[in-house]
Amino acid sequence: MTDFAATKAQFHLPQGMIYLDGNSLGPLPHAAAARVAQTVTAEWGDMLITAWNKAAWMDKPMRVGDRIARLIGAEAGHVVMGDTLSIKVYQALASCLEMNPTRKVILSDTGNFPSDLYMAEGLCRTLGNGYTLKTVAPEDVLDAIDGTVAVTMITEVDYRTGRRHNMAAITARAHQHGALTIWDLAHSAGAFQVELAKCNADFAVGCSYKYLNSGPGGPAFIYVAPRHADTARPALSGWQGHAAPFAFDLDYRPATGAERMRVGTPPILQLAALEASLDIWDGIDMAALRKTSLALQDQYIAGIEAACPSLTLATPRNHAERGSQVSFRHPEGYAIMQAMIARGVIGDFRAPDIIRCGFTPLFIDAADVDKAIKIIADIMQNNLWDRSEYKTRAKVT
Ligand SMILES: Cc1ncc(COP(=O)(O)O)c(C=O)c1O
Ligand SMILES: Nc1c(O)cccc1C(=O)C[C@H](N)C(=O)O
Repeated sequence: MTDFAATKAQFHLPQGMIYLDGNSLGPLPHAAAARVAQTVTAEWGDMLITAWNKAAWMDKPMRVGDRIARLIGAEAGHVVMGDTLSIKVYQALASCLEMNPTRKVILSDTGNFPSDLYMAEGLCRTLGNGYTLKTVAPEDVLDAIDGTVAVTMITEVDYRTGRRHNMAAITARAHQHGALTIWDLAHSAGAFQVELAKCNADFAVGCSYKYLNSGPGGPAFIYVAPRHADTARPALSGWQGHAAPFAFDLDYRPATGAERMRVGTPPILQLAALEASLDIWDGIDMAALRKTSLALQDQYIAGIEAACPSLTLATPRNHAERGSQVSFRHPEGYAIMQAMIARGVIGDFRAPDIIRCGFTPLFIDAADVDKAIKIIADIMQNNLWDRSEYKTRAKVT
């Protein structure tokens, strides 16, 4: 059984802060600061360019991908790190459309993170020729899959409501109708055990700076199912995805497997931070993580519903339909979140009315949730959010 008190001690958590936003930007593992410092001085500083070989920098995107593979139920050798998630969404989409050339429809849902939709629209515009993005309500995705769909592009856990799609059912239906599947695991990887191979997923993408704590701007990952790994053609065919980058051929020849989805130079310092975080993740029993996450969520839901009747639960009550975050709605959600932040309870607001908190057992425990509930109850019962300074929107919410 994982000792979560021990994992909590491995993070830098500012005194007096209850950080319920590890679902958006994970906190700093103490070891990550040390690992980055070591990479800067002992590798970049002392080895300079020889570190690409001596410190095996060049292999890091695949090596780190393998460590994430365990958390997402992927086969070893089929996950690679690099770029931002938006870029990885674009790459996966472009490959899928090319692999299913008689279809023109990308199917997604209105709960998807806008960047995914923007990337799809941009790709359709570039391709022209009738390619379109179709979005339906999240509950209607399954029924909307038909013989016109080339690929489904679904974020498994809705960034606002925390509603979780049924990956197995959607993937099975997509395959029955001849469509490919792309799963965005931004709000899944590190939130609970994902089962990509068992669900027969085709492609998946996700980020490392949320539950996986790689720090702001940490690289994304992409998964390509083994059956597609040597046929999917990378649209962003950069030299690092070439079979022999240092042959400097004038013609592009993709590397074997997921490695072909590399584009350019890997972000070594961010990968060093991620490796330190993954040392913590390596010891985590994912079943224990899920059990604890659900217990914390249930504690929070019960406490808030009992003390704050004006807040409406936006997250499904059914455990199977949830990720690791809980959202409540209130028309003054922005001001309420600012009042919470002023009292040291950090979550975030998502327009138009969502008060979102993430439950991350690696560093949040029942005592933290209890304190957060008491603070939110005080804010709501005494209208402490009703101050002009809490109503002015900041650039980043
Ligand atoms: C579901 C989802 N997709 C895409 C993104 C965009 O990621 P990035 O900024 O790394 O491109 C995010 C978060 O910002 C996200 O939550
Ligand atoms: N990536 C972010 C950023 O660069 C700044 C602020 C927030 C983010 C986020 O990750 C937002 C996040 N995807 C969300 O679910 O809202």
